[in-house]
Amino acid sequence: MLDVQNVTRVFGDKRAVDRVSFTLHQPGFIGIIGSSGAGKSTFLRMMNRLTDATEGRILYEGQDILPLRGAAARNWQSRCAMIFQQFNLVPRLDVVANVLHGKLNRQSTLATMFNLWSRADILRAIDILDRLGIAEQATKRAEALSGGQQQRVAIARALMQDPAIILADEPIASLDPMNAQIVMDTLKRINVEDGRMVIANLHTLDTARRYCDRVIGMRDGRIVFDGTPEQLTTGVARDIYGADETFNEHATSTAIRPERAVPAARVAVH
Ligand SMILES: Nc1ncnc2c1ncn2[C@@H]1O[C@H](COP(=O)(O)OP(=O)(O)OP(=O)(O)O)[C@@H](O)[C@H]1O
Repeated sequence: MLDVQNVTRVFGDKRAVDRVSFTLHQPGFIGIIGSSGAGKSTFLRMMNRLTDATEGRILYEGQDILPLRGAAARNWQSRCAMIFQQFNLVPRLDVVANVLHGKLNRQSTLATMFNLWSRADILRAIDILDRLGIAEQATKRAEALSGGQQQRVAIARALMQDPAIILADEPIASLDPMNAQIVMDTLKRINVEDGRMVIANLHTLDTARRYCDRVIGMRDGRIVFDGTPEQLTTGVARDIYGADETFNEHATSTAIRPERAVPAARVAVH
């Protein structure tokens, strides 16, 4: 269903993404890991057509999405929703309005300008918020919510597009461990219950192991690991991150450790 062939992005003399290829036959939960600058965000941005590729093809159900322009590119973007580390909500708008913005690609400009949402759309937005456990926040301004709640609003906005794929660029990097878990559980439910493919850039190994069916490791723009969470041993992780034997993967953990009062450090291998 998704066939990525030799996708490359060059910035000046830097090959940010270098001949990346992989195939997904099922709408699984895929994690992409790698140290800072490995090319993870650039790859997701190419998939979502926010960044142009220099070379390669991304076939989704047989169609190459990389040459799409204008309305066709926007149509692809609504099939392939993206969420970001910083949530990218409109802070002063209320939660429901933010969720309804997920329909922007499919709504006329005039209707959007005057916030003319149909009753059916508003009810659907509230239903999605309810499913994600935040319906009671619907009338609040987005900026009044906690980070974890804001990320769930961003997921609700993505679901409003009814996407086949959700791309998540470090979705929990700004969250405390408790909220990180709620957001990851939400993404997993959407994957399992709805059959939507999730591809997430993740900065912690324990998260990749716990939630993903398949993990792709990137280093210097290239795929250096592609396997199951079980195959992602400490030694493999050390290679992906280009770390030496002092590499301590517990330092990359987001786990909630009840026996410890202080949450573990979020990032150590960036
Ligand atoms: N617009 C750009 N112009 C020039 N270089 C860029 C641009 N975007 C990314 N790069 C470079 O491409 C490389 C890959 O960056 P990218 O953001 O994709 O990495 P990443 O793995 O997502 O890192 P991080 O975890 O820090 O977000 C880096 O060397 C980065 O500096």
